[in-house]
Amino acid sequence: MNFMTEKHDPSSSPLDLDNIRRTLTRLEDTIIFLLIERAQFAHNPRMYSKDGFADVLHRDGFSGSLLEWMLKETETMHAKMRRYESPDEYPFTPRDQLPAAILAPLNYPPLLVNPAAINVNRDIQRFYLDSIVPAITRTVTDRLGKEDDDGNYGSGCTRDIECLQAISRRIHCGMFVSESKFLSAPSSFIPHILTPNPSALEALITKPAVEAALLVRLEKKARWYGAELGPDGEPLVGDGARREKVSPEEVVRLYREYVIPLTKVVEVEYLLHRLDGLSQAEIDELARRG
Ligand SMILES: C=C(O[C@@H]1C=C(C(=O)O)C=C[C@H]1O)C(=O)O
Repeated sequence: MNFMTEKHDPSSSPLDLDNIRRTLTRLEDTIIFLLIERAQFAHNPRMYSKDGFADVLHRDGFSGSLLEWMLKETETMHAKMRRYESPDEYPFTPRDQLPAAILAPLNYPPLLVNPAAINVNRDIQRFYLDSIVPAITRTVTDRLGKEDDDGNYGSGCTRDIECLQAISRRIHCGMFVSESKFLSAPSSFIPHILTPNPSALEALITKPAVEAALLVRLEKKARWYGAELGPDGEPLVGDGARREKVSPEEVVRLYREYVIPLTKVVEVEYLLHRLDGLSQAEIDELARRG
């Protein structure tokens, strides 16, 4: 399901900024619960090593990690179901390695201009594996008291793929945010696109109050969603309170250090390509809008 069809307010445009922000807010819930699911299993670093399952995967003609193999297999099936024709879905597998859809294309409204140039999934995969998975699986790993491996490779990779796909959708939604902001004041953006000025563009798209409110909301959600409730229905406190659940601090760190900055990278990168292929007359017309 993507926000193209989600009906927050049927009378509003898909590019209405409040509409898009409601989708980003809903994705907070999705990401928190998916992280909690991944945190049930150990780190299992063998899944991320190119040598971890080389013997098995070579027989399948694949050279890479178990996670990369499962990503490609999963995305191959999803591509056949036209998932990556949706303007808010971006594959981790290079598109030229994915098959054509077997279903007829859906007619999405052409809301974005020149989105094809953008895909930050390599950055997402890197920070997720290097910085997030080790942190959220530490409780199980410590409980195991051994080389952070519980053998749950299929479950671990499945949960990882769900987390990666949700985080990717959230970050690439930055393009819709950017298009919405651009259309609300094209003449503010156009000079910094024609003479590329990423810093000026980042200053224009950055909304500190929105970011601050998001982090406060996120901490509260993570504290409640991961809480163990006592017989009275209130969250338990102390050691037994959050068995193998993700700490609110980790969720806030994920957004503060990675999700928000990378969303802004996508917003700026989208703007830098926004006028590609437009004639001077088309640019002048946009500037006249205000
Ligand atoms: C997504 C937006 O753009 C920027 C990025 C934000 C984020 O990633 O949460 C929040 C506010 C802005 O700094 C927005 O304005 O809502």
